[in-house]
Amino acid sequence: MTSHVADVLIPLALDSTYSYAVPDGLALKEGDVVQVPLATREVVGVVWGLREGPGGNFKKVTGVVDSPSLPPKMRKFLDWIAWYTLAPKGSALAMGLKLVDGDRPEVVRIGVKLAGRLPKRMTPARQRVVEAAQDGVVRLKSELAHLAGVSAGVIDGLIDEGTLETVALLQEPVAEIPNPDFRKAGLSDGQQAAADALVASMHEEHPPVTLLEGVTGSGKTEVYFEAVAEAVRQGRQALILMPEIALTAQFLDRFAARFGAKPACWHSGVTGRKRERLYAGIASGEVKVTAGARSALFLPYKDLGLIVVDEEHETAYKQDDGVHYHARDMAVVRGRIENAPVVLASATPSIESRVNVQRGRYRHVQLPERFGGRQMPQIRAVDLRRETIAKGRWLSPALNLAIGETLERGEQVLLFLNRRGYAPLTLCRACAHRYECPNCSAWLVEHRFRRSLVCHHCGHVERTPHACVSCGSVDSLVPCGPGVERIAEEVAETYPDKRSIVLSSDMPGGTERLRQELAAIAAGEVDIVVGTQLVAKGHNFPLMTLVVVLDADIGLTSGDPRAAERTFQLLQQVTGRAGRGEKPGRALVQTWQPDHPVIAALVSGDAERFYEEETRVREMAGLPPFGRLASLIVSAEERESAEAHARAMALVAQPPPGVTVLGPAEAPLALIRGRYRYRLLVKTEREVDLQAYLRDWLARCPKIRGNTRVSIDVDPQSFL
Ligand SMILES: Nc1ncnc2c1ncn2[C@@H]1O[C@H](COP(=O)(O)OP(=O)(O)OP(=O)(O)O)[C@@H](O)[C@H]1O
Ligand SMILES: [Zn+2]
Repeated sequence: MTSHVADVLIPLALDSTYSYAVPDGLALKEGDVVQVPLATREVVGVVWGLREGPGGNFKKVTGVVDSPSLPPKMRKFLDWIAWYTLAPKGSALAMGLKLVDGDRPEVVRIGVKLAGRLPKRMTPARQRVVEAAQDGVVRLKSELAHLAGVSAGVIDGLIDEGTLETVALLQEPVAEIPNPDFRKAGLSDGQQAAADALVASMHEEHPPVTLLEGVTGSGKTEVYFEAVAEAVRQGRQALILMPEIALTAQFLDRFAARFGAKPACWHSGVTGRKRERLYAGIASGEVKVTAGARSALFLPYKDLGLIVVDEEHETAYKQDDGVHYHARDMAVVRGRIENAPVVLASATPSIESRVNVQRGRYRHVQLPERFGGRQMPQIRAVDLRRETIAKGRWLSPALNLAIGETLERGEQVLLFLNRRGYAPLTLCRACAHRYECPNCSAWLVEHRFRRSLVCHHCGHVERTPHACVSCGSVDSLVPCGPGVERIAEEVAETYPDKRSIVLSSDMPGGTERLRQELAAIAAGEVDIVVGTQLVAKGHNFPLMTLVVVLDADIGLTSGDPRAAERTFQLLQQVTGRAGRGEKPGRALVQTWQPDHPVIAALVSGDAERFYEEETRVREMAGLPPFGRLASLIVSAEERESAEAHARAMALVAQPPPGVTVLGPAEAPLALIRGRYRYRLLVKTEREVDLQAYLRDWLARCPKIRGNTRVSIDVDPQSFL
């Protein structure tokens, strides 16, 4: 007997669909979200296929879940990601489905207004409420209490008395509708030409990927806003991906100034019912423009007409757990599937994107100058070999001179050091014991504000001990090297009359406080900012005229093949914070290696030469984008199991021509969260089908036992 069979993909780490019989009378389409029995429980899954077949032995689909069904293009995208990253298909689906959390109750907003009847017993507090409510306006309880200067209890009392009545408030709209013609910025000629090129490309039959490369402060945002406006005019949707969406209040204001409404925001902080309504609004097409973190790529857009990836070179786009994907690259794939143009914006593009331009795969639109005739900052290296710095101090005389001059003129200074905490290493002066994480092969970092030692890899925290845990000596611990907190201490001592602030991602108060502090800096309420990479990117501080890089050499010595590129990008971004307002800016870069190509390129302002040289080095080494890489990390709670499994895998690797398998070797971070790690690195020529080779190899590998795990990272960005 034949009947309808549904092949259902379940959002768990499973690679194939399960077949279920469709009960008579249940109308199902592909993409529908359904409830099905799995072993002893009921789970949610998505109909990946429908067919006729002998369904007699299958369990039945329980029912359809009230959630937007996944459009065909979205399903194609998820299939593609699973194929490319070698993640189980169900794990790819989980990224799109776990977005909704329908279990939370809807928050109903209750308002109150005056009902007329006066309370039997009148008090001064009640009198104030009655007066405040006299205008008949419906207000939230908390608003009315605030207006009358009373506690919420007084309001509740008046509701019980029948003096106030409650009214359910209308829900806020899920997102306002942006108006593409609200207030167009007066673009410079260069900006207009760039915007025109983007808009024209949107009308092509197969819209291209465009690299929008413009120096820091050139106004790339204003330019891609014109493409967003065009997508909205076409009645389609636009997605703007950003590396750190939670901190972009400034961006939202600029968007609202251009479009008369804020975009919908999607990130992990959006929860509950709001999240569900946004998800539904994006599926129905009601939400026109979404700004979001990388997870916004997995929303079921009805008709996506544009994807912008802002700061496309950012490493935050790479997800390094679960499904290892790079949101920039996946945005390009999604754009192709949706037939939507993709704009990659950056002042310091990735080598990958630049090479794609050279190969003719991406278009190139450039903004070589800052907006409004502003100059790029003058950058000078401060050679640490020639400076004398007092012991336990980090600012050289040359820096202090420049800082003093800048403060004298009432301008702002940024001191940049990409190290959180007070000191990266703590040791005992008496016994030389070094404080190390019990779960990771890493030093504990002192955080003096929190009076604790913290592991930056697993989050382990212990109180900074009074006596050495190893030898018992009292007051014997010495901090080695600086973090931003230590620099802030030096700044406070050297410039006691100036207002200074430390900014890093782990300061107490979270995102909200950070947002306020960034606004305070932009408003000129701070003289000296000490910060990590958090302050380096994207922000616009009009009064900042001096940027100081305390240790330009930090990222240069790591074993990462992208070390030079990353350092160049970061330094270019941070020095680009100087001189964005009326006054010209300059930057000083402290280094032990002023002749290093990265530093030389930065100081000379010759980015082109740096990119050419770096691209040549990559090509000679056969590294991405001239070759392909995949990293396989084998981990286990016992070192022996991890090592044995990694060796067993290497034995059956049988790499064909064009493929090299390196290792296994202990990973640079040999222990993380109590798991020992070994790494195998696969390097292939560009034309090799890397995924096919990996699948083939993995099928030959011995079965994984016990707590051993193998994690696969295609196009790895981290080499730790
Ligand atoms: N056409 C314009 N009209 C008015 N102001 C503009 C215009 N274009 C840019 N600006 C202003 O110039 C400043 C820099 O612009 P924007 O932040 O877009 O630069 P960017 O290219 O993104 O720089 P970065 O890469 O450093 O983040 C902002 O304050 C922006 O408001
Ligand atoms: Zn740790």
